[in-house]
Amino acid sequence: MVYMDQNGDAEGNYTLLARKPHHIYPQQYGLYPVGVFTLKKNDNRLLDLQLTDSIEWVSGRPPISEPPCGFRGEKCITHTGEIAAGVAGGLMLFLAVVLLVLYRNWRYEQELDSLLWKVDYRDIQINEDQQPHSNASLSTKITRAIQPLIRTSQVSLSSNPDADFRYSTIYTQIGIYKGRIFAIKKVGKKSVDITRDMKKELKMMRDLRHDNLNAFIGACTDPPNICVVTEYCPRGSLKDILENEDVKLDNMFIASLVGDIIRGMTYLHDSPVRVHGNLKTSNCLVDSRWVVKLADFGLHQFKREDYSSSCALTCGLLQTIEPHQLQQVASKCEALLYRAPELLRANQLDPLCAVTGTQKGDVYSFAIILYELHARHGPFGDADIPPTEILLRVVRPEPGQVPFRPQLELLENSFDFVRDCLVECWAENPEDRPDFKTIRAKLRPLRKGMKPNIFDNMMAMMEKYANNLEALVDERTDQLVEEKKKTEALLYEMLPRYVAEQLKRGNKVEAESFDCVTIYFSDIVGFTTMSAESTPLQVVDFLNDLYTCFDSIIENYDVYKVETIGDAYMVVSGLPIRNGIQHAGEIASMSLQLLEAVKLFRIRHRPTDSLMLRIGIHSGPVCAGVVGLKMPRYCLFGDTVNTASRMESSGIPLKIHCSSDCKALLDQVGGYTLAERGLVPLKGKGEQRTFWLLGEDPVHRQRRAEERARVGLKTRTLPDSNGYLCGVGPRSSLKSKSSACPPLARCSSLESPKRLRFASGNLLELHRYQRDPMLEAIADNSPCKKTAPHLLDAERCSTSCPCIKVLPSSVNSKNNSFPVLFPTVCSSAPASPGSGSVNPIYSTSVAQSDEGSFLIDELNKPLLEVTGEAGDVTDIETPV
Ligand SMILES: Nc1nc2c(ncn2[C@@H]2O[C@H](COP(=O)(O)OP(=O)(O)OP(=O)(O)O)[C@@H](O)[C@H]2O)c(=O)[nH]1
Ligand SMILES: [Mg+2]
Repeated sequence: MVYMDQNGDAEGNYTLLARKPHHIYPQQYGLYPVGVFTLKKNDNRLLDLQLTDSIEWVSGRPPISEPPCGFRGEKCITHTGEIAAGVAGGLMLFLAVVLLVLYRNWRYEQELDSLLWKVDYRDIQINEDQQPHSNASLSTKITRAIQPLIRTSQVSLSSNPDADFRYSTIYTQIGIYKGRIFAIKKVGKKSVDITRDMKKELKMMRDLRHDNLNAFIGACTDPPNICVVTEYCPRGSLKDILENEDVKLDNMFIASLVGDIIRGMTYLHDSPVRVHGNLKTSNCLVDSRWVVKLADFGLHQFKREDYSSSCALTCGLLQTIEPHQLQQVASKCEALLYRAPELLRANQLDPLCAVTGTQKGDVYSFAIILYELHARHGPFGDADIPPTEILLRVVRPEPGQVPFRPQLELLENSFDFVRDCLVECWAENPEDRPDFKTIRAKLRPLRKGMKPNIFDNMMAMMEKYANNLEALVDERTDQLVEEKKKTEALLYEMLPRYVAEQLKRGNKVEAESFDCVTIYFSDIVGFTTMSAESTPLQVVDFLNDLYTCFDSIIENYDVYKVETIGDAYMVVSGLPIRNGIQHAGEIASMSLQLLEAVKLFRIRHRPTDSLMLRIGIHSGPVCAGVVGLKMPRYCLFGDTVNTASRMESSGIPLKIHCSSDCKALLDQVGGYTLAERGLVPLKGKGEQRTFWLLGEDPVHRQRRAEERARVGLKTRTLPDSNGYLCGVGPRSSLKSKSSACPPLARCSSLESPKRLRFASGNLLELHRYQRDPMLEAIADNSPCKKTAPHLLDAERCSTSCPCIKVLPSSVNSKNNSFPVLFPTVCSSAPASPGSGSVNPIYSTSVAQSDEGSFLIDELNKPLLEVTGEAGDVTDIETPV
């Protein structure tokens, strides 16, 4: 049935049918109306259900309008898979982590057990003679114990061209390991028991790598070679650099060095090592690029005994030290000057506790280094206090007083922020000290002006260093040239110049014979007696005075002093440059002048005594050459030398005994007065006619003096090739041979017929005249003898030689030929005729007597060293 509304619209007539059992056949079901839908009055849209019967639902309740998970399952999204996967993943991750940890532990244990740090001592090539630059040493394996450390801080500029060794390579013990050079530092332990802790420590050290840390390579633990192998820094330590005055450090250098230390320390403090504990300048090594590398940190276990023994020794001592012991431990305490006061105190109580140190302690040490870098006067400046005293003051501050620290006055020229930073860093209370990051910030202005690029900085530093080196090399070269000049001058004094030149070139010096030369011998009668009554020092002084006097006189003649032996004096003229027959005149005039000078000579310690000079001269042929390899001497050979000596020994005091050969030459030269002595028996030569040389004609003398002065003046005003000015005296044959003018005149030794012997119980050597057929005289060249400035100092050089005292005023005198050398008053005292006596200390005779002569040269040095037992009276030939 369909209802129509007033509009004609059909209204729905809906009935609800439900399954219900048939009312007759309950087993059968059919659809029966159970409800109707009626339109609501107020709501014309929705129908209202009015149930007329119950509905027998199949499952006892109406079916749900929507599946529980929605029609598309959207209401039932499940995470089971994910959760399961997550759980599984988590488990796996956990497992992986566990495995990783286990693996790492296993690896760690493996690494610990594999002892990667272990170095076999036999693999290290240690240079036997600490000369690593010798190539041979590189190939030589040395298995012996490490040699003691050699410190040659001052040789940092070695001349070795090898770049690696340009700077001293021997600051510390080094060795070659796996083809590279490393520093080998011995540990003062007899044996090492490698514990697990030690293994860990060594491994940790090996793993630590930073540009500013000195790399630990390994350690040898095989007794007795227990040592640590570390990177080698060719420039040594900061200590070496600071001690080397040749290395100038400007602000840029300092900033760079300080920056390196701070970087290294910052890294170290953040690393497992945590502290350095031994920060000091000797542990701030500098590599070839001027980069500081901190060394000697860590390894506390490994070095324990080593450290503790030294610390206990020094720090323990501080407690009980007595003032008089301060000096003894001073050196050991120097290293402790960098240690913070609280650590020093802790060290006193327990030497081991301070070994590890603290970070704040490191800051204190840094402050001392910073101070030293700026002041360059050691860790505590130039305070004149021994290190032990400093340590005591640091450890025991006066109550109410400012703790003892380096003097800041030395840093007047440094930046304020540096001083402020120092004060903070060495604060007494460790907590008040900043850490390294703060220090870095505080010192940042120090780097102002430095190039941001580290390479540029390095180049700039290298450039500065090179400039510094250049200046240094110049300075050293000048010193070398100066020293060379001195050496050469000395050589030219000892040998004739041309002989010296030949020897310098390594050439053999050929012996040369001279047809005629004149030789002078003199001896002082009574020297033996006088020596016996004087002390050796008085004798030495006396001889020095005497020879100074003689030397100043002979400088004015063309002669060459061959030798002095005790009181005997030997001069030659006519060699090595020949001068015709002038040699006889030169020797004769010189003899006369010497005789006059001796008459005025005063013996310092016996002012009332006079010297009795006995002179002999003779002319004849000689042969001259160099004999020997060590201390080569220019020697004269020939019977002429012997005869000249005989002339002297057979003469009488204050007389010039002249041979007939010499007289013949003097007659040719002219102007000399001689008197015949008659026939005189000369030992080994039979009877000879001899003469006394009495004087020289004043006119001739004047002429000759002027001639000498003229030649001397000419020589003096003309500098020689070496730039020396030659002396005022006439140019001798030797002088003309060489133009150099050495400052000193020096005798050489003599191969004389005199023999040496020891006198029993006496300190000094004696020699005795012997009748040997050959005489050898060794000549020095004294090529251009001039008035040595030191001779003008009368008080210093001679207290008794009159000629020296008035020499300066006489140089250009024309009126008096020898005003300088012969003051008018002759105050000589008669000589004591004691020539024949034998003296236990010195003997003076040079003839047949038993007297000998004290061998000494002008430098107061025995010319001949004779070894033998005191008490022996042994004749010893004078060495050639
Ligand atoms: N060139 C160079 N020199 C080194 C090296 N290690 C040490 N030195 C030098 O050896 C000196 C002494 O060093 P060490 O033996 O470590 O002694 P120390 O530093 O005074 O004292 P500790 O470190 O406390 O034992 C240093 O001042 C350096 O001159 C290095 O690796 N290279
Ligand atoms: Mg060190």
